[in-house]
Amino acid sequence: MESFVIKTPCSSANIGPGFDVIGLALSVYLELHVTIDRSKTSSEKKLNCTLSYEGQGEDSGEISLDPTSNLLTRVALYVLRCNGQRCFPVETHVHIKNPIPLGRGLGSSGAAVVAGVMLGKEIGKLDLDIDRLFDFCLMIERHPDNVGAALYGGFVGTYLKPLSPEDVARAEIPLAEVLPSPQGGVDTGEKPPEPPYGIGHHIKFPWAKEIKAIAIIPNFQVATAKAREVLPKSYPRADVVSYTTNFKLFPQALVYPQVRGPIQVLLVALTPACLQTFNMQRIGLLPVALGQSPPDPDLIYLAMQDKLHQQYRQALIPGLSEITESMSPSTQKGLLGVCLSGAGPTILALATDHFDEIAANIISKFTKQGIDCEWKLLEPAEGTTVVRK
Ligand SMILES: Nc1ncnc2c1ncn2[C@@H]1O[C@H](COP(=O)(O)OP(=O)(O)O)[C@@H](O)[C@H]1O
Ligand SMILES: N[C@@H](CCOP(=O)(O)O)C(=O)O
Repeated sequence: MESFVIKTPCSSANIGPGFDVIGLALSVYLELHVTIDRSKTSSEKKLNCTLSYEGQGEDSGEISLDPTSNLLTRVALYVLRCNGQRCFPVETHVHIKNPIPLGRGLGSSGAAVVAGVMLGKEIGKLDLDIDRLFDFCLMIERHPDNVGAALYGGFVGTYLKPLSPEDVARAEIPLAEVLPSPQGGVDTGEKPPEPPYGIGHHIKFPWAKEIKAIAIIPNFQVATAKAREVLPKSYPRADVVSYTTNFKLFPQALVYPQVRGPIQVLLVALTPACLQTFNMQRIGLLPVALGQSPPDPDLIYLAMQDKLHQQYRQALIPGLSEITESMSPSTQKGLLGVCLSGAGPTILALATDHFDEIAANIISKFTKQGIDCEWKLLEPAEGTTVVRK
């Protein structure tokens, strides 16, 4: 009997300004316990595979145990079929242990996609390196932040390579044509579209050892697809870049503190306008600010603000703006910064200590909206691993 365990972390995407770019793997793990009886030669089972499940959504039956419908097994089958294998090996059993809350902004679907791609590689005994696995992940989950963090681990920046027009066409093929059809659709024997090579890339950022992540998880779901529909197609310039004149003047106030009189008054007067400038400046700061030891709370707080996604998602997450706007390192001991985790509704607070108080404060704001929460203290996690028994 062959057996192995695939372990994939959850993730928090965006971390404020890094919309669709930055991801952080965190210490809650999806596990697939896989057994294959390679001595058997035939099977009555659909696709030769059976599934069992424990964990989040277990009671509601949200996760299908039919291998033709389950996200994990459809992803694995996609990888297998791209490599000339139509089914799972005879007598494959996958027991899924999933403590990652579903639809809460902690990358449950990203983890399922990464674990599914790894499952395809392992059961098919395929010679695919980790970067090629990333290509497969990106054919399915099209924003790279969650899958990048879940696959590679740690605190990552992800980016997509410019593709040739033919490769763009392949990478933009609707998901329905990539993944095998659900509910036992007839196997036409057709090969699915293979991912172009090198779709996505990542870079690991440093993470200061003092920084922990508090995840406050409300008891309702926001589907990521729905939370993407509320985002605008274009943004006001000031939400993305700075006003040039103010940006030039503001640093002089810092560099030349000896400036006195009317000039200083002018600089100070311009400062609030400069602070309206947004994501480009903050995303430049964020990876440096979170890597510095000891952490600088004011810098991290500033670096974690966003204008590209959070404000638009308020309508789906009661209390969000109050939480992100009312807490800062000066009012809350131990706090470094606070943001929406992924597409929400989970709130991610980064902190060095006073974790209980910070969580209680955020929970109290959700309570005012009639929303119950649980919370977890998490650490950056390693990427996906496979352990053979
Ligand atoms: N372990 C899993 N196995 C199968 N499907 C999963 C698993 N985890 C998540 N999913 C699917 O992903 C959906 C949630 O994805 P999404 O809306 O992107 O939220 P998030 O990724 O923030 O949790 C679930 O409703 C379910 O359909
Ligand atoms: N960048 C994406 C991240 C979605 O993360 P999830 O954990 O909510 O699936 C977005 O903000 O839409």
